Amino acid sequence: MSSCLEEKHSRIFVTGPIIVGAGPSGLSVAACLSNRGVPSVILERTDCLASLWQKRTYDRLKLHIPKHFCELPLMKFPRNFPRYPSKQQFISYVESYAARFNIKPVFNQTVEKAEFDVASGLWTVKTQDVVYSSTWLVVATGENAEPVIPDIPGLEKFTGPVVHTSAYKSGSEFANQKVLVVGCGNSGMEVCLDLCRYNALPHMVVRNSVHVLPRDFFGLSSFGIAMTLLKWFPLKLVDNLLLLLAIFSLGNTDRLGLRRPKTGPIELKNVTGKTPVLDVGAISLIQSGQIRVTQAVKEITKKGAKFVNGQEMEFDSIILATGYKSNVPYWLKDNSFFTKEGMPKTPFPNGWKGENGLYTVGFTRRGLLGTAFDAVKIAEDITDQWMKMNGPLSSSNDNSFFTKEGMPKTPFPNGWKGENGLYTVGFTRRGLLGTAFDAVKIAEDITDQWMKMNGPLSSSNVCSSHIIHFHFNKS
Ligand SMILES: Cc1cc2nc3c(=O)[nH]c(=O)nc-3n(C[C@H](O)[C@H](O)[C@H](O)COP(=O)(O)OP(=O)(O)OC[C@H]3O[C@@H](n4cnc5c(N)ncnc54)[C@H](O)[C@@H]3O)c2cc1C
Ligand SMILES: NC(=O)C1=CN([C@@H]2O[C@H](COP(=O)(O)OP(=O)(O)OC[C@H]3O[C@@H](n4cnc5c(N)ncnc54)[C@H](OP(=O)(O)O)[C@@H]3O)[C@@H](O)[C@H]2O)C=CC1
Ligand SMILES: O=C(O)C(=O)Cc1c[nH]c2ccccc12
Repeated sequence: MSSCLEEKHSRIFVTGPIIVGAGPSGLSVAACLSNRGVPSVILERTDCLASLWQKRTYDRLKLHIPKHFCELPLMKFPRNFPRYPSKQQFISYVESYAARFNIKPVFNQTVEKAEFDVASGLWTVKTQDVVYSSTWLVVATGENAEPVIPDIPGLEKFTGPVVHTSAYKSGSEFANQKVLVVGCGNSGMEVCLDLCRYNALPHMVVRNSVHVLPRDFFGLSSFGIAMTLLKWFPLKLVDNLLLLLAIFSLGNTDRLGLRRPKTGPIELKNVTGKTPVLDVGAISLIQSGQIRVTQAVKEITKKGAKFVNGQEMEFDSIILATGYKSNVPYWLKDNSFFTKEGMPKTPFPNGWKGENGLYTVGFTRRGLLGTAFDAVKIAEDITDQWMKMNGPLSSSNDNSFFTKEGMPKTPFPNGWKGENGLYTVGFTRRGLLGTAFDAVKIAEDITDQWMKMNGPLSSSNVCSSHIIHFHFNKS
């Protein structure tokens, strides 16, 4: 915590919350706070907004649940967007969202360590070149922060390219190749589909059971149907209806090597986070043999793979569609709120608030719908505390404390203190005597607040030359 020990780091005190991550979740919290007049600072490791969408997804990606389930709080998608917006459309929506709420993250700041300092009651958040501190920390680094690279024996021996889906852009790089795709979630299925467009021959590894549902059913989205039914019927019944609908539209997927789990699709998503595949065409290509389904891999060889059934095959490239993981355990220290996998221990809808001013957004296993829910809750909660500390806010920047002639409206001896941390000294019409009076009062008042926020001071732990105060406009 001591600034003097972090010699190369400057210190920044943030008056509002520190939000880690400028994806849809971090931006949603900042927007809801800004809407209530509370400033915040977003720290983002990359140089752009929604970096998962901009840098780590393939070109042909579209949202696979209808747009109104993917809206961020306070701003709808443009009316002319299709039901399933493309990746580019989603990115442009996120960019307009940030512009609308005047959100300007601090880019290229990777949070390497964050911890709560009991003595000061503040969170200390360290990036590669700054130590930020604040009363509140909002974790918005996402469920998909890092790729999962599986520990398959021999993987390092393979002589061809090995690419995780987070680095896959398009099948053009794999045209006419025989490709091993490890994993059969939404990424695995959609990458196989994309590879087929470039005349590649994908072999998709299915080591376990998987739920596949049609994305649409008679012009309605399966996800939308499920959400509507869940308003009236119990989860198990809705899951059974979804399965009937899947069999009706896709046939028996068991015969294709895609066994279904015993637990229904929505229940499985809620309990384990495993997303059902929403089919956009891969199943018909499996039926026609353009995508081959294989058993689990036993080991990777120099030129290909050996499977658990003893079969051996050569491949030109390997694509790992093996999913993602949270990175919270790498940087959030001594925290009992998260599991060792970096997910909140308390399940949805109560996982958004921890202790000592800690919040999490977007760890609900419910996609952007979960993000919107968390963000609204967090902004309400922080705003309540902010109001107690700073008084009610006015949305305009006008200051009602001064007359239009620039003198405090409140006469001496009470004109030294305004609202929201505003003070005046030397406007008493009593010369230096008035100045001395104001100065003593102001120093007492600010010191009281400082002590509450930073704990008792000793001259040894204050490096005032390293402290930069961030105070954002509240609009
Ligand atoms: C291919 C794909 C498609 C998806 N499609 C949908 C969909 O159609 N509908 C849906 O609801 N959900 C979908 N999702 C789920 C996805 O999680 C959400 O869409 C959304 O991106 C979540 O937003 P987030 O802000 O929580 O996380 P992210 O979008 O991952 O944003 C987190 C941000 O935090 C930054 N960050 C991470 N660690 C640090 C650090 N230590 N310091 C500073 N910054 C850091 C990252 O760079 C990133 O910008 C999809 C996910 C994937 C992978
Ligand atoms: N259009 C869209 O909107 C899309 C959305 N997404 C979303 O992104 C998120 C991530 O999806 P995705 O990238 O598919 O990841 P998932 O976690 O959903 O799937 C990972 C897959 O990899 C398999 N796997 C993991 N490790 C191994 C291994 N060692 N050997 C063999 N198989 C392995 C898993 O199998 P097992 O079950 O056996 O562990 C599973 O089939 C999801 O929420 C998904 O819905 C993704 C793509 C498109
Ligand atoms: O695409 C994703 O990753 C999502 O999390 C969206 C989503 C949230 N809940 C679901 C249930 C079934 C399929 C997709 C989702």
